[in-house]
Amino acid sequence: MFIDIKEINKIYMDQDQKPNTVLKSINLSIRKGEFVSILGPSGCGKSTLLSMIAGLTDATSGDIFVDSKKVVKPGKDRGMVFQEAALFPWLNVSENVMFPLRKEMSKEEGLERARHFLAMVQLSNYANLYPHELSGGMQQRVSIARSLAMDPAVLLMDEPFGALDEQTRSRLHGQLEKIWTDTKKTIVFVTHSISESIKLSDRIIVMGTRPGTVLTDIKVDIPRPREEHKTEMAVLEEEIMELLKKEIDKVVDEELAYEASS
Ligand SMILES: Nc1ncnc2c1ncn2[C@@H]1O[C@H](COP(=O)(O)OP(=O)(O)OP(=O)(O)O)[C@@H](O)[C@H]1O
Repeated sequence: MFIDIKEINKIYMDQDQKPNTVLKSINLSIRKGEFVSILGPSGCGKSTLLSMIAGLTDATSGDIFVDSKKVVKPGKDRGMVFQEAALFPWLNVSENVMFPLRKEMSKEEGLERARHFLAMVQLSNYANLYPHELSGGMQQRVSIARSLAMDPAVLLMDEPFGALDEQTRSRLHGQLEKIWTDTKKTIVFVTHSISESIKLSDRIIVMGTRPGTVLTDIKVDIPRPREEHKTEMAVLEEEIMELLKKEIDKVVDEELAYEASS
């Protein structure tokens, strides 16, 4: 498999210096070119897992392999997009996209590459503007273009549209799907939105919490464009909602029991 996650465990120390098992025995395999969402309630360890694939966080035990190479640190084969675009305010749009490439190619080549990827996210006309002159959705598209410009095999996206309004989010879903089809990247997409995961993914990894485990691995067989199959989407949404409700109830019950005993 292209991404292999093997027996990953992660223990953090909590504020009382007690061990907190955040991820327990996570095993996952992702095919090249697959669009996989990781869905789960807040705190189940989605971002921690993504950050481990990126090489930004170490596992307590277990290994992750990308294209048969063990992940030990961040690499150019894995691009990351966060919820906040984190652009450099003193650089214009093109310069932001070119920034990670500055040591690898001439300015002209960098500009050409920026132009190509800005066209892909439909921002060709905004290349000379500065981040503060863009909307949140546009900033996020610049951040996607910046990741794509490095030509990573894997795009790791941590709630990339979480801070955007519903309409912008919906438009960006369409753009992301097109980018994925055109570039054939492998995408691992973290979200807590059930509908977003159904709309975009080939597979949805539903995580449970305390500790974070894989509850189910759902293959989404609904044909694309998914908007044309609203009934099937609603049925799957209901099914996943039921699964997650149990997880959320579990956390609330635990918290109430803790409150009552203290
Ligand atoms: N650096 C850290 N030190 C200690 N605990 C941490 C650290 N990072 C995350 N945690 C804890 O690990 C758990 C999982 O966090 P994580 O951010 O991975 O979850 P998540 O599913 O992405 O949540 P959300 O959807 O709210 O972003 C949480 O309980 C969090 O408090």
